[in-house]
Amino acid sequence: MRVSLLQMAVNTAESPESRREAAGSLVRDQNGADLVVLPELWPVGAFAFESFEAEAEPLDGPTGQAMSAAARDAGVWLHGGSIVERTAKGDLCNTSLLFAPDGELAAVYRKIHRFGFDRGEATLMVAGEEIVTAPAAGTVLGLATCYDLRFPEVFRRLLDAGAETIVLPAGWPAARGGHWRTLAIARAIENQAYVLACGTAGTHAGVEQNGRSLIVAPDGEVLAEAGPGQEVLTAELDLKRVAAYREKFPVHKDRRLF
Ligand SMILES: NC(=O)CCC(=O)C(=O)O
Repeated sequence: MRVSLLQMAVNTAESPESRREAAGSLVRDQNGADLVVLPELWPVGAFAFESFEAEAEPLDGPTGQAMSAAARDAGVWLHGGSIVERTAKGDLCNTSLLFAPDGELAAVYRKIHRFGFDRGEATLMVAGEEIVTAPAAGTVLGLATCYDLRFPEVFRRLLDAGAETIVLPAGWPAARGGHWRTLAIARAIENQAYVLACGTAGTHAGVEQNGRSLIVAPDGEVLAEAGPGQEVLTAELDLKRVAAYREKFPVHKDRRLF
């Protein structure tokens, strides 16, 4: 399976409409990829809290429609990163959208752990409550978002639900780049799963983004790693490697639930 992680720069001086066009064009460029991944909240900026309300949209809003069309045009599975979703109840959620190659919406994941403690996402958004996996591109994807990376129990639930490849869009700050790398590799090793961690580049709302997206194999080998700027990170994944490694080194058989 060929994967492309689109580590976009988020510059809040640029309009969301212009970023949607740029993202659509990057997706359409990924000819021959099986799965394409965008980062967290790229239409708005993960730290541009003051824009969340104004830029909130339903699942079939401007970003959903643009990503559906881009997936269809490119003929790829597209994890469209996340949007500020305005739900039917009027709440805001940090919501990831997965599109099939025919443009159909195949899965929706609402971020379970909201970042910000007593401000930002944590106060403006409602937490998701559902673990989400989806068969796609010959693997089973497990969906998680950014700050979720710090909560291993989410990934263990994804493993138990059958995930083989974990997709993690993020808007991770450069200030904690060391945590990003260590935790992404740890989640791959402990769950013996591929981890596709796609961050943003650039600086927005005064927060320098880490970039440095990662593609990690089930044994923790880093297959590809981006730099700090805008970049497309690609790798060829051998999907048999997950089952083969789980069989060769069957640590999950020794799990004790107490
Ligand atoms: N957007 C986020 O979830 C940021 C998470 C973060 O900064 C951290 O975990 O550190």
